[in-house]
Amino acid sequence: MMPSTITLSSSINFNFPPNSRINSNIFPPKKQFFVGRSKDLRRPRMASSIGGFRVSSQMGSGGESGFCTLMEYVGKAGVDVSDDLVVLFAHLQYAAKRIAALVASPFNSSLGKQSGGASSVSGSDRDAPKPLDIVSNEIILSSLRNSGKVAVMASEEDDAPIWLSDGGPFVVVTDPLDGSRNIDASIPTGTIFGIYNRLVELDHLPVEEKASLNSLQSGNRLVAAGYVLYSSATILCTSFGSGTHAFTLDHSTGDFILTHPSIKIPPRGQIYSVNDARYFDWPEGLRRYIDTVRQGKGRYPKKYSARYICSLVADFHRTLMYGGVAMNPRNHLRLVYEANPLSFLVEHAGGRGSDGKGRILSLQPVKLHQRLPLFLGSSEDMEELESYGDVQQKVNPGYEV
Ligand SMILES: O=P(O)(O)OC[C@H]1O[C@](O)(COP(=O)(O)O)[C@@H](O)[C@@H]1O
Repeated sequence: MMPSTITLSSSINFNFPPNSRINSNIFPPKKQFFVGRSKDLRRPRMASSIGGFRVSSQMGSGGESGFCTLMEYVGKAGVDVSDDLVVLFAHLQYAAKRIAALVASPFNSSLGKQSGGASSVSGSDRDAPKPLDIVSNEIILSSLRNSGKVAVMASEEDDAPIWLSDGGPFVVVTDPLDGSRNIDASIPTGTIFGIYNRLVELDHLPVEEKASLNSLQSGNRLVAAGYVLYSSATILCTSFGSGTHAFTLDHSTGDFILTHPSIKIPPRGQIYSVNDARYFDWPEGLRRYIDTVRQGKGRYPKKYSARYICSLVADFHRTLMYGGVAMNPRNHLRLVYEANPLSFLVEHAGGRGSDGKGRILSLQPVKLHQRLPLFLGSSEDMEELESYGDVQQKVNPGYEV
Protein backbone atom coordinates (compact mmCIF):
# COMPACT_ATOMS: atom_id res chain seq x y z
CA MET A 1 0.00 0.00 0.00
CA MET A 2 1.43 3.40 -0.89
CA PRO A 3 1.59 6.21 1.67
CA SER A 4 -0.73 9.15 1.30
CA THR A 5 0.11 12.75 1.95
CA ILE A 6 -1.79 15.60 3.55
CA THR A 7 -1.06 19.09 2.33
CA LEU A 8 -2.00 21.98 4.59
CA SER A 9 -2.84 25.19 2.74
CA SER A 10 -1.25 23.58 -0.32
CA SER A 11 2.21 24.26 1.09
CA ILE A 12 3.15 22.10 4.06
CA ASN A 13 3.34 18.39 3.39
CA PHE A 14 3.43 15.75 6.07
CA ASN A 15 2.49 12.18 6.44
CA PHE A 16 -0.66 11.44 8.38
CA PRO A 17 -0.57 9.88 10.85
CA PRO A 18 3.14 10.76 11.32
CA ASN A 19 5.51 7.99 10.29
CA SER A 20 2.73 5.69 9.39
CA ARG A 21 0.86 4.63 6.38
CA ILE A 22 -2.55 6.02 5.89
CA ASN A 23 -5.61 3.84 6.04
CA SER A 24 -6.68 3.63 2.47
CA ASN A 25 -10.20 2.75 3.60
CA ILE A 26 -10.56 6.43 4.40
CA PHE A 27 -8.98 8.15 1.47
CA PRO A 28 -9.15 7.15 -1.20
CA PRO A 29 -11.59 4.28 -0.70
CA LYS A 30 -9.94 0.89 -0.83
CA LYS A 31 -12.96 -0.69 -2.39
CA GLN A 32 -13.30 -0.13 -6.05
CA PHE A 33 -16.69 0.77 -7.42
CA PHE A 34 -15.98 0.14 -11.06
CA VAL A 35 -19.56 -0.33 -11.92
CA GLY A 36 -20.83 -0.52 -15.41
CA ARG A 37 -19.78 -0.65 -18.92
CA SER A 38 -18.04 2.54 -19.75
CA LYS A 39 -14.30 2.14 -19.32
CA ASP A 40 -13.58 5.85 -19.58
CA LEU A 41 -15.41 6.31 -16.28
CA ARG A 42 -12.97 3.98 -14.57
CA ARG A 43 -10.54 6.69 -13.83
CA PRO A 44 -8.78 6.89 -10.54
CA ARG A 45 -9.24 10.02 -8.46
CA MET A 46 -6.24 11.11 -6.59
CA ALA A 47 -7.15 14.08 -4.49
CA SER A 48 -9.57 15.04 -1.82
CA SER A 49 -9.50 17.24 1.23
CA ILE A 50 -10.72 16.69 4.74
CA GLY A 51 -11.23 19.49 7.24
CA GLY A 52 -9.22 21.93 5.17
CA PHE A 53 -6.36 19.45 4.74
CA ARG A 54 -5.59 18.58 1.22
CA VAL A 55 -5.18 14.86 0.88
CA SER A 56 -3.56 13.23 -2.04
CA SER A 57 -2.67 9.68 -2.75
CA GLN A 58 0.67 8.98 -4.27
CA MET A 59 -0.71 6.10 -6.21
CA GLY A 60 -0.07 6.23 -9.87
CA SER A 61 -2.81 6.53 -12.42
CA GLY A 62 -2.90 2.79 -12.79
CA GLY A 63 -3.65 2.45 -9.06
CA GLU A 64 -6.66 1.00 -7.39
CA SER A 65 -8.26 4.19 -6.18
CA GLY A 66 -11.04 4.76 -8.70
CA PHE A 67 -14.52 5.49 -7.45
CA CYS A 68 -17.82 6.44 -8.88
CA THR A 69 -19.87 9.59 -8.39
CA LEU A 70 -23.64 9.72 -8.44
CA MET A 71 -23.59 11.54 -11.76
CA GLU A 72 -21.28 8.94 -13.28
CA TYR A 73 -23.48 6.23 -11.87
CA VAL A 74 -26.66 7.55 -13.45
CA GLY A 75 -24.75 8.64 -16.54
CA LYS A 76 -24.60 5.03 -17.67
CA ALA A 77 -21.72 3.85 -15.49
CA GLY A 78 -23.95 1.92 -13.16
CA VAL A 79 -27.55 1.98 -14.17
CA ASP A 80 -29.41 2.34 -17.42
CA VAL A 81 -31.68 5.35 -16.99
CA SER A 82 -32.94 7.86 -19.51
CA ASP A 83 -31.04 11.08 -20.17
CA ASP A 84 -34.05 12.94 -18.77
CA LEU A 85 -33.65 11.18 -15.45
CA VAL A 86 -29.92 11.95 -15.40
CA VAL A 87 -30.72 15.65 -15.79
CA LEU A 88 -33.32 15.45 -13.05
CA PHE A 89 -30.83 13.79 -10.70
CA ALA A 90 -28.25 16.47 -11.42
CA HIS A 91 -30.75 19.03 -10.16
CA LEU A 92 -31.88 16.92 -7.22
CA GLN A 93 -28.34 16.44 -5.97
CA TYR A 94 -27.76 20.17 -6.29
CA ALA A 95 -30.84 20.82 -4.15
CA ALA A 96 -29.59 18.25 -1.62
CA LYS A 97 -26.26 20.04 -1.32
CA ARG A 98 -27.95 23.37 -0.78
CA ILE A 99 -30.19 21.92 1.94
CA ALA A 100 -27.21 20.18 3.56
CA ALA A 101 -25.46 23.55 3.75
CA LEU A 102 -28.61 25.19 5.09
CA VAL A 103 -29.20 22.75 7.94
CA ALA A 104 -25.54 22.99 8.98
CA SER A 105 -25.43 26.77 8.77
CA PRO A 106 -24.71 28.79 11.93
CA PHE A 107 -27.41 31.21 10.80
CA ASN A 108 -30.28 28.78 10.47
CA SER A 109 -31.60 29.11 14.02
CA SER A 110 -33.01 32.53 13.27
CA LEU A 111 -34.92 31.02 10.35
CA GLY A 112 -36.58 28.24 12.30
CA LYS A 113 -37.91 30.42 15.09
CA GLN A 114 -40.55 32.22 13.09
CA SER A 115 -43.39 30.74 11.15
CA GLY A 116 -45.46 32.21 8.46
CA GLY A 117 -43.79 31.65 5.10
CA ALA A 118 -43.80 34.40 2.57
CA SER A 119 -45.36 37.30 4.46
CA SER A 120 -43.20 40.36 4.93
CA VAL A 121 -42.01 41.64 8.29
CA SER A 122 -44.62 44.08 9.53
CA GLY A 123 -43.73 47.69 8.88
CA SER A 124 -40.86 46.69 6.63
CA ASP A 125 -40.34 45.63 3.03
CA ARG A 126 -38.07 42.77 3.99
CA ASP A 127 -39.30 39.20 3.71
CA ALA A 128 -39.94 37.51 7.03
CA PRO A 129 -37.52 34.68 7.85
CA LYS A 130 -38.97 31.34 6.87
CA PRO A 131 -38.77 28.02 8.67
CA LEU A 132 -36.21 25.64 7.26
CA ASP A 133 -38.76 23.26 5.82
CA ILE A 134 -40.27 26.11 3.77
CA VAL A 135 -36.84 27.19 2.53
CA SER A 136 -36.00 23.58 1.68
CA ASN A 137 -39.25 23.31 -0.21
CA GLU A 138 -38.34 26.39 -2.24
CA ILE A 139 -34.89 25.00 -2.97
CA ILE A 140 -36.35 21.77 -4.32
CA LEU A 141 -39.04 23.56 -6.27
CA SER A 142 -36.54 25.82 -8.02
CA SER A 143 -34.23 22.89 -8.79
CA LEU A 144 -37.04 20.86 -10.27
CA ARG A 145 -38.28 23.83 -12.24
CA ASN A 146 -34.79 24.53 -13.59
CA SER A 147 -34.36 20.92 -14.64
CA GLY A 148 -37.16 21.33 -17.18
CA LYS A 149 -37.90 17.64 -16.62
CA VAL A 150 -40.73 17.81 -14.12
CA ALA A 151 -44.39 18.20 -14.98
CA VAL A 152 -45.62 18.38 -11.43
CA MET A 153 -44.19 18.55 -7.93
CA ALA A 154 -46.27 17.48 -4.95
CA SER A 155 -44.77 18.43 -1.61
CA GLU A 156 -45.73 17.75 1.95
CA GLU A 157 -45.26 21.49 2.46
CA ASP A 158 -47.84 22.54 -0.13
CA ASP A 159 -51.60 22.13 0.03
CA ALA A 160 -51.82 21.24 -3.65
CA PRO A 161 -49.35 19.99 -6.25
CA ILE A 162 -47.62 22.57 -8.43
CA TRP A 163 -47.74 22.19 -12.19
CA LEU A 164 -44.34 23.09 -13.60
CA SER A 165 -44.16 22.15 -17.25
CA ASP A 166 -46.46 20.50 -19.79
CA GLY A 167 -43.60 18.62 -21.42
CA GLY A 168 -41.90 17.44 -18.24
CA PRO A 169 -41.67 13.66 -18.33
CA PHE A 170 -41.68 13.21 -14.54
CA VAL A 171 -43.79 13.72 -11.45
CA VAL A 172 -41.89 14.32 -8.19
CA VAL A 173 -43.35 13.83 -4.73
CA THR A 174 -41.31 15.04 -1.79
CA ASP A 175 -40.99 15.74 1.89
CA PRO A 176 -38.33 18.45 1.60
CA LEU A 177 -37.11 18.43 5.21
CA ASP A 178 -38.42 15.66 7.38
CA GLY A 179 -37.65 15.86 11.10
CA SER A 180 -37.19 19.61 10.99
CA ARG A 181 -38.57 19.90 14.53
CA ASN A 182 -35.21 18.42 15.62
CA ILE A 183 -33.09 21.02 13.94
CA ASP A 184 -32.37 23.25 16.94
CA ALA A 185 -30.69 20.30 18.65
CA SER A 186 -28.64 19.44 15.53
CA ILE A 187 -30.32 16.06 15.28
CA PRO A 188 -30.27 14.50 11.79
CA THR A 189 -32.93 15.45 9.29
CA GLY A 190 -33.68 14.28 5.76
CA THR A 191 -35.26 14.88 2.39
CA ILE A 192 -37.43 12.16 0.87
CA PHE A 193 -38.45 11.99 -2.80
CA GLY A 194 -40.25 9.73 -5.23
CA ILE A 195 -40.28 9.98 -9.03
CA TYR A 196 -43.06 8.78 -11.34
CA ASN A 197 -43.58 9.10 -15.06
CA ARG A 198 -46.11 11.73 -16.09
CA LEU A 199 -49.35 10.02 -17.09
CA VAL A 200 -49.68 11.24 -20.68
CA GLU A 201 -53.19 9.88 -20.90
CA LEU A 202 -54.22 12.65 -18.48
CA ASP A 203 -52.68 15.47 -20.54
CA HIS A 204 -56.08 16.66 -21.80
CA LEU A 205 -57.43 17.31 -18.29
CA PRO A 206 -57.52 20.72 -16.58
CA VAL A 207 -54.23 21.52 -14.84
CA GLU A 208 -55.47 21.10 -11.28
CA GLU A 209 -57.00 17.75 -11.99
CA LYS A 210 -54.06 16.28 -13.86
CA ALA A 211 -51.63 17.63 -11.25
CA SER A 212 -53.55 15.88 -8.53
CA LEU A 213 -54.11 12.56 -10.35
CA ASN A 214 -50.48 12.37 -11.47
CA SER A 215 -49.39 12.82 -7.86
CA LEU A 216 -51.73 10.15 -6.55
CA GLN A 217 -50.06 7.28 -8.37
CA SER A 218 -49.62 4.04 -6.50
CA GLY A 219 -46.12 3.31 -5.17
CA ASN A 220 -46.03 0.33 -7.56
CA ARG A 221 -45.45 2.82 -10.35
CA LEU A 222 -42.40 4.54 -8.87
CA VAL A 223 -39.57 4.92 -11.37
CA ALA A 224 -37.06 5.93 -8.70
CA ALA A 225 -37.03 7.09 -5.12
CA GLY A 226 -34.54 8.28 -2.59
CA TYR A 227 -33.71 10.13 0.54
CA VAL A 228 -30.95 12.44 1.63
CA LEU A 229 -29.76 12.10 5.22
CA TYR A 230 -28.23 15.24 6.74
CA SER A 231 -26.16 13.85 9.57
CA SER A 232 -22.48 13.44 10.44
CA ALA A 233 -22.30 12.59 6.74
CA THR A 234 -24.68 13.70 4.03
CA ILE A 235 -25.90 10.55 2.32
CA LEU A 236 -28.05 10.28 -0.77
CA CYS A 237 -29.61 6.84 -0.99
CA THR A 238 -31.54 5.94 -4.09
CA SER A 239 -33.03 3.17 -6.15
CA PHE A 240 -34.00 3.10 -9.80
CA GLY A 241 -35.75 -0.22 -9.35
CA SER A 242 -32.66 -2.40 -9.41
CA GLY A 243 -30.99 -2.37 -6.02
CA THR A 244 -30.65 0.39 -3.47
CA HIS A 245 -27.42 2.36 -3.43
CA ALA A 246 -26.04 5.07 -1.15
CA PHE A 247 -23.69 7.89 -2.06
CA THR A 248 -21.82 9.99 0.49
CA LEU A 249 -21.17 13.67 -0.12
CA ASP A 250 -17.49 14.56 -0.38
CA HIS A 251 -17.65 18.16 0.79
CA SER A 252 -14.27 18.92 -0.75
CA THR A 253 -15.36 18.19 -4.30
CA GLY A 254 -19.14 18.46 -4.04
CA ASP A 255 -19.53 14.94 -5.44
CA PHE A 256 -21.74 12.24 -4.04
CA ILE A 257 -19.51 9.16 -4.03
CA LEU A 258 -20.89 5.63 -4.26
CA THR A 259 -20.09 4.21 -0.82
CA HIS A 260 -22.81 1.59 -0.32
CA PRO A 261 -23.57 -0.21 -3.59
CA SER A 262 -26.42 -2.74 -3.63
CA ILE A 263 -27.44 -2.40 -0.01
CA LYS A 264 -28.91 -5.55 1.46
CA ILE A 265 -30.86 -5.05 4.65
CA PRO A 266 -30.06 -7.95 7.02
CA PRO A 267 -33.01 -10.38 6.89
CA ARG A 268 -33.15 -10.18 10.69
CA GLY A 269 -32.09 -7.31 12.95
CA GLN A 270 -32.02 -6.90 16.68
CA ILE A 271 -33.34 -3.36 16.94
CA TYR A 272 -36.85 -1.97 17.09
CA SER A 273 -37.46 1.71 16.55
CA VAL A 274 -40.65 3.31 17.84
CA ASN A 275 -41.81 6.11 20.12
CA ASP A 276 -42.59 3.79 23.00
CA ALA A 277 -43.80 6.53 25.34
CA ARG A 278 -47.02 5.74 23.47
CA TYR A 279 -47.06 2.17 24.78
CA PHE A 280 -50.39 2.64 26.56
CA ASP A 281 -52.05 3.90 23.38
CA TRP A 282 -50.91 0.88 21.39
CA PRO A 283 -53.19 -1.99 20.51
CA GLU A 284 -52.73 -5.32 22.24
CA GLY A 285 -50.86 -6.94 19.30
CA LEU A 286 -48.17 -4.29 19.12
CA ARG A 287 -47.65 -4.33 22.88
CA ARG A 288 -47.25 -8.09 22.85
CA TYR A 289 -44.79 -7.94 19.96
CA ILE A 290 -42.59 -5.34 21.64
CA ASP A 291 -42.80 -7.09 25.03
CA THR A 292 -41.77 -10.34 23.37
CA VAL A 293 -38.74 -9.10 21.40
CA ARG A 294 -37.56 -6.98 24.32
CA GLN A 295 -37.30 -10.12 26.39
CA GLY A 296 -35.64 -12.16 23.67
CA LYS A 297 -38.65 -14.46 23.51
CA GLY A 298 -39.51 -13.97 19.86
CA ARG A 299 -38.53 -16.09 16.88
CA TYR A 300 -35.02 -14.69 17.26
CA PRO A 301 -33.82 -15.68 20.70
CA LYS A 302 -31.96 -12.48 21.55
CA LYS A 303 -33.12 -9.42 23.47
CA TYR A 304 -33.78 -6.52 21.14
CA SER A 305 -32.48 -2.99 21.64
CA ALA A 306 -34.57 0.15 21.19
CA ARG A 307 -33.38 3.08 19.08
CA TYR A 308 -35.57 6.05 18.23
CA ILE A 309 -34.24 9.32 16.88
CA CYS A 310 -37.70 10.60 15.98
CA SER A 311 -36.41 11.63 12.59
CA LEU A 312 -37.79 9.30 9.98
CA VAL A 313 -34.91 9.37 7.50
CA ALA A 314 -32.34 8.76 10.24
CA ASP A 315 -34.35 5.95 11.82
CA PHE A 316 -34.90 4.42 8.40
CA HIS A 317 -31.25 4.70 7.36
CA ARG A 318 -30.08 2.95 10.52
CA THR A 319 -32.65 0.22 9.93
CA LEU A 320 -31.44 -0.26 6.37
CA MET A 321 -27.85 -0.59 7.59
CA TYR A 322 -28.35 -2.74 10.68
CA GLY A 323 -31.71 -4.43 10.16
CA GLY A 324 -34.68 -4.62 12.51
CA VAL A 325 -37.88 -2.65 12.22
CA ALA A 326 -38.63 1.07 12.22
CA MET A 327 -42.21 1.98 12.87
CA ASN A 328 -44.70 4.67 13.56
CA PRO A 329 -47.90 2.75 14.36
CA ARG A 330 -50.20 5.77 14.48
CA ASN A 331 -51.78 7.58 11.53
CA HIS A 332 -49.02 10.12 11.24
CA LEU A 333 -46.66 9.62 8.32
CA ARG A 334 -47.72 10.33 4.76
CA LEU A 335 -48.32 7.63 2.17
CA VAL A 336 -47.38 9.75 -0.85
CA TYR A 337 -44.34 11.64 0.42
CA GLU A 338 -42.82 9.28 2.97
CA ALA A 339 -44.21 5.75 3.06
CA ASN A 340 -44.10 5.01 -0.68
CA PRO A 341 -40.55 6.23 -1.41
CA LEU A 342 -39.10 4.53 1.69
CA SER A 343 -40.99 1.29 0.99
CA PHE A 344 -39.60 1.30 -2.54
CA LEU A 345 -36.07 1.66 -1.16
CA VAL A 346 -36.43 -1.01 1.51
CA GLU A 347 -37.98 -3.48 -0.93
CA HIS A 348 -35.12 -3.02 -3.37
CA ALA A 349 -32.77 -3.73 -0.49
CA GLY A 350 -34.59 -6.99 0.31
CA GLY A 351 -36.83 -5.73 3.12
CA ARG A 352 -40.51 -4.84 3.45
CA GLY A 353 -42.74 -1.83 3.90
CA SER A 354 -46.18 -2.32 5.43
CA ASP A 355 -49.03 -0.44 7.06
CA GLY A 356 -49.29 -3.30 9.54
CA LYS A 357 -51.79 -5.17 7.39
CA GLY A 358 -50.41 -5.16 3.89
CA ARG A 359 -47.81 -3.94 1.44
CA ILE A 360 -47.51 -0.16 1.23
CA LEU A 361 -46.61 -0.08 -2.47
CA SER A 362 -49.88 -1.81 -3.40
CA LEU A 363 -52.03 0.88 -1.80
CA GLN A 364 -53.87 3.34 -4.02
CA PRO A 365 -53.57 6.82 -2.48
CA VAL A 366 -56.91 8.61 -2.31
CA LYS A 367 -55.72 11.89 -0.81
CA LEU A 368 -52.44 13.72 -1.28
CA HIS A 369 -51.76 14.19 2.40
CA GLN A 370 -53.14 10.80 3.42
CA ARG A 371 -51.58 9.48 6.63
CA LEU A 372 -51.12 5.91 7.74
CA PRO A 373 -49.29 3.62 10.19
CA LEU A 374 -45.87 2.74 8.79
CA PHE A 375 -43.63 -0.27 9.42
CA LEU A 376 -40.36 -0.69 7.50
CA GLY A 377 -37.63 -3.23 7.98
CA SER A 378 -36.02 -6.62 7.68
CA SER A 379 -38.13 -9.30 6.03
CA GLU A 380 -38.11 -11.72 8.98
CA ASP A 381 -38.79 -9.02 11.56
CA MET A 382 -41.62 -7.62 9.47
CA GLU A 383 -43.19 -11.03 9.03
CA GLU A 384 -43.04 -11.69 12.76
CA LEU A 385 -44.47 -8.27 13.59
CA GLU A 386 -47.39 -8.67 11.16
CA SER A 387 -48.16 -12.10 12.58
CA TYR A 388 -49.39 -10.32 15.74
CA GLY A 389 -52.23 -8.94 13.60
CA ASP A 390 -53.31 -6.02 15.67
CA VAL A 391 -50.45 -3.53 15.36
CA GLN A 392 -52.04 -0.34 14.03
CA GLN A 393 -52.57 2.33 16.67
CA LYS A 394 -56.14 3.56 16.32
CA VAL A 395 -56.00 6.02 19.21
CA ASN A 396 -54.17 9.14 18.18
CA PRO A 397 -54.70 11.61 20.98
CA GLY A 398 -53.06 14.73 19.53
CA TYR A 399 -49.59 14.37 20.99
CA GLU A 400 -47.98 17.73 21.50
CA VAL A 401 -44.38 16.82 20.70
O1 LIG B 1 -44.41 11.93 17.17
P1 LIG B 1 -44.14 10.61 16.53
O2 LIG B 1 -45.36 9.80 16.35
O3 LIG B 1 -43.07 9.84 17.26
O4 LIG B 1 -43.64 10.93 15.07
C1 LIG B 1 -42.32 11.23 14.75
C2 LIG B 1 -42.16 11.23 13.28
O5 LIG B 1 -42.72 12.41 12.76
C3 LIG B 1 -41.78 13.09 11.95
O6 LIG B 1 -41.17 14.07 12.73
C4 LIG B 1 -42.48 13.68 10.78
O7 LIG B 1 -43.51 14.51 11.25
P2 LIG B 1 -43.91 15.80 10.44
O8 LIG B 1 -44.21 15.33 9.06
O9 LIG B 1 -45.09 16.35 11.17
O10 LIG B 1 -42.71 16.69 10.49
C5 LIG B 1 -40.76 12.02 11.60
O11 LIG B 1 -39.51 12.54 11.25
C6 LIG B 1 -40.74 11.18 12.83
O12 LIG B 1 -40.34 9.87 12.53
